[in-house]
Amino acid sequence: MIAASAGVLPLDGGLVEPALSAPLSTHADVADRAFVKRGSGEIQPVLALADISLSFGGVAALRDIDLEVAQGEIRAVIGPNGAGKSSLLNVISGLYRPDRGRVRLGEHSFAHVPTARLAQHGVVRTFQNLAVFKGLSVRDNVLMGLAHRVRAGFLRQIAGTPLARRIDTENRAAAEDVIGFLHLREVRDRAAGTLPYGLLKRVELARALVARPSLLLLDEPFAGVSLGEKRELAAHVRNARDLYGATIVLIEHDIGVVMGLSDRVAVLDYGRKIADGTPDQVRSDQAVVDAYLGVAHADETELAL
Ligand SMILES: Nc1ncnc2c1ncn2[C@@H]1O[C@H](COP(=O)(O)OP(=O)(O)OP(=O)(O)O)[C@@H](O)[C@H]1O
Repeated sequence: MIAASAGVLPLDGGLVEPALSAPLSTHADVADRAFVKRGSGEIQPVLALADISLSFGGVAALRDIDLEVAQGEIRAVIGPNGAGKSSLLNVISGLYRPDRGRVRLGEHSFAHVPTARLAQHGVVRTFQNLAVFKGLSVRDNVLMGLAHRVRAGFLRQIAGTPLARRIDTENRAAAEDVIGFLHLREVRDRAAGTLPYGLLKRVELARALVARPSLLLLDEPFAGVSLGEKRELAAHVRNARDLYGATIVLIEHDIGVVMGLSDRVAVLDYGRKIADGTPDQVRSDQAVVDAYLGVAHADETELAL
C-alpha cells in the first residue's frame, strides 16, 4: 500500500445530493473549458507557477517547480512527508516568497504574491488547522468570509445608512445561499463550537466559498475527518467546482480521496515535481511508486490504490 490512509473511496457513486441541480462535470468537460481565453485567442491558466525554488538554510523545500492549473479544474498536489506541499501552497498564497520563479494569477505575475490582496485576485485559502470561530454561529462564521470586502473604517462611517443596509442584506443573502448549498441550514444558528469536526470542516468550506472565489486553495481539507465524512466532504468540494464555479487546488495526505476527486495530480518528492497527470497516469508512474515506498521496484509495480 502506498500509505496507511490510501483506501479507495467510492467517490464516483458516492456523491451526496447536490443542493442545486446542474449536471456534474466530467474530466472531458474540464479539458474543454480548461483555459481562460485571452483577447488574442491565447489560452491562459488560472494559476501558473514557473521555475519556483525555495530553500530554508540548507534545505531545498521546492526546486524548479512548474505547475499550471486550468479553469474549472480540481488539481491536487500530493507527496510524502516533507515533500514540499505546504511550502508550495504558502508560495501560491504569498506566505512564503520563493527564492526564484514567478507565480501568475490570471493576468497578474508576481515574484511574491501579495497575501493581503489575495481576495482581490479572487483567491481564498483554507488552513489545515480549523480557523472556525467556535463562539460564533455558523451563519456568522460564514459571514466572516465576506469581511474583507468592505473596510471596517468605511463600514463605521456608513453605519445606519441605506448603503450599509444594502451591503448587509447582500452579504446575508450570499451566506444563506452557501449555507443551503452545503446543507448547513439546520445548524445555521448553532454555535460552531457545538458541531462535530466533519461539520466544522464544511462550515470552513462555506466561509471560503461565500465570496465566490475563482481559485480556492484547500490545505489538507480531509485531515482528521472520518471516512464517511470524507465522502460527503469530497462531494461538496466537487460541487463547489461544478456548481459554484471555483477552480480548486488542494494539498492532501489521503491519496485515496485525492485520486477519486481530482482531474489532475502533481506529485512532489524532496521538493521536486516528479509526476503530473491524471490520477490514472500518476497511479502507475514508477517514480511515484518509488517515492512513496522509498525503494526501487520492478517495472510492473503499480500503486496499490
Ligand atoms: N518555515 C520553515 N523553516 C524551515 N524549514 C522549513 C519550513 N517550512 C518547510 N520547511 C522544510 O521544507 C521541507 C518541505 O516542507 P513542507 O512542510 O513544505 O512539506 P510537506 O510536503 O507539506 O510535508 P508534510 O506532509 O509533512 O506537511 C521540509 O524539509 C521542511 O522541514
